[in-house]
Amino acid sequence: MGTLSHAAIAPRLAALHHHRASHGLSHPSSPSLRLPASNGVAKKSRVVFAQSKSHNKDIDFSDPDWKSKFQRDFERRFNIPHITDVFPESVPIPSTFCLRMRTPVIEDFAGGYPSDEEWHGYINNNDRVLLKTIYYSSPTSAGAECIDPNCTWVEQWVHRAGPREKIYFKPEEVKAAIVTCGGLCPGLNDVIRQIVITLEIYGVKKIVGIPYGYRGFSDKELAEMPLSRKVVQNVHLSGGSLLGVSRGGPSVSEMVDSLEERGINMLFVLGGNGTHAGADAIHNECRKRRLRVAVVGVPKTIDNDILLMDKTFGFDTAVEEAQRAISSAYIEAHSAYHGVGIVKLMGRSSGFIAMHASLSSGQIDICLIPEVPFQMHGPHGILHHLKYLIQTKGSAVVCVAEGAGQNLLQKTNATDASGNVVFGDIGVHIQQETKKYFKQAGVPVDVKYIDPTYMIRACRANASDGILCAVLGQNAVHGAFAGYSGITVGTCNTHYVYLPIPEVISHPRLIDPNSRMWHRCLTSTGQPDFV
Ligand SMILES: Nc1ncnc2c1ncn2[C@@H]1O[C@H](COP(=O)(O)OP(=O)(O)OP(=O)(O)O)[C@@H](O)[C@H]1O
Ligand SMILES: O=P(O)(O)OC[C@H]1O[C@](O)(CO)[C@@H](O)[C@@H]1O
Ligand SMILES: [Mg+2]
Repeated sequence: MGTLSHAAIAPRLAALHHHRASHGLSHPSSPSLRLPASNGVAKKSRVVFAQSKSHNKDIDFSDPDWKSKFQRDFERRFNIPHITDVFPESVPIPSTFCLRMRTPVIEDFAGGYPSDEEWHGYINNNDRVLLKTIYYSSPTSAGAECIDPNCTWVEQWVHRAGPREKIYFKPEEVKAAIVTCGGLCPGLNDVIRQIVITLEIYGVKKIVGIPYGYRGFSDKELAEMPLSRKVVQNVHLSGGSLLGVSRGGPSVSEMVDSLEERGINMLFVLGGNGTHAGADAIHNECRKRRLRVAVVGVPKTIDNDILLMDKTFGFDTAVEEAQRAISSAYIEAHSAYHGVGIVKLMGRSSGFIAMHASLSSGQIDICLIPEVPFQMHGPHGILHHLKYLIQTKGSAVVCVAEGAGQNLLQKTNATDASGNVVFGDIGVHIQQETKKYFKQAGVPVDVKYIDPTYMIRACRANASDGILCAVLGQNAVHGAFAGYSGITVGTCNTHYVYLPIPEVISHPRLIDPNSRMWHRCLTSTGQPDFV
């Protein structure tokens, strides 16, 4: 999914940058999103430029060497930081993660570390995964993500995730910590569980959970939670986070002080954009202080708004759970005389849950997402279309993402503890406006509003998310043992990869209104443009 050619994202990006600035942080290598020119080719052919668009502005495409220069720059940006960048003298040891024989947890390292010397089932450090797999024959191809105006093929490779043959931490010297931040998301416990299990397989004995997000680093009342396979064995059977979550919290330097005090040298951070900004800052602070610490993120966002990844864990479960709410709204609306059902789903900046839930349910007449502006009133407004639906079908169902249509609501300027803007309730607004409109028109309607957001978020992961969590959790541990830090794990084109944190958090991933997927959703709902 490319960056948006849509002016609507500018305020959200400004908010994000403001938010980051308020934490005293900047990401030097993070691009600030630049919107494609609103004239010429970009507009006419609806070209969507790749995520790296802002890196492309300085490229001289008349230079015959531009492509190799671009690729060199790409390689530099997607290079994953390694412990040897700061400690070049570090000597790796053979991996204690055995691929062939399942040795029990290692008790004694005196006799050396066991390794698979003959069978190379490990991931080679030079293995790469192709980030983009479509060759667009023209910039006018649907959803084309282009680097240059001719949309030529440019290979972009990222690092493959998985266990390495050589590791940079001796398991008996590791104290690993796990922290979960931000909002809840189905699958958090599955990831915690897999991290703990994998650490133990490497031979790590000291594993702790930091309670209630980053807050747990500074709040002296909150004791760290010892973790083991025994503790986490069944945690994935329920939703939420075994460790607790929170927003807000201490400064980066306080957190690194706390890491030092506790002797933590592997930190696994589960969270969204904000949490990852924190993780990257911790990683940089550790480097500055010359601490030999591996900081590895696992992207947690039910909204699915992390750049470059096929999807994030919890998203599938959210879409599946949303079906229940949509189905109820449909039944209510369908059974009532002139029934209108409204379902609000999560999605602060991006409407992925709403779009996918609408598409999969087949019961939605109007899907509203933050990326696509709409009007309530007027001949092209939602209400006019609702009237048409009531007249022609007798009922209608609306699915709205929480971040949609915020321009229609009164701003409060309130923010949560992490600095995220607190949104007005767009679902309530649509409900009220619908009632008013039909009353004025003298048409009776029965409006039912369902807000299942927290019910969806508190669910346990479904089977496909369970697998995703398992792979991500395991890969996070492999990445840390391999000596990487300041990275996060994800899936690109079905393969598992390590990405440098700044590249995935420069802005939230958004739905491209010109993408095939959004058009598929519109095809399914049959809704017109509401502007
Ligand atoms: N730019 C930043 N730098 C350092 N820490 C940050 C930054 N932004 C947020 N944080 C910290 O990260 C934690 C989580 O942030 P936030 O509440 O925004 O959730 P998130 O990780 O984005 O997840 P969600 O998807 O649930 O919003 C908070 O403790 C917050 O203080
Ligand atoms: O009410 P809370 O816990 O702050 O979380 C709400 C936010 O969390 C998210 O699900 C992101 O995790 C957003 O979609 C939503 O705005
Ligand atoms: Mg966030």
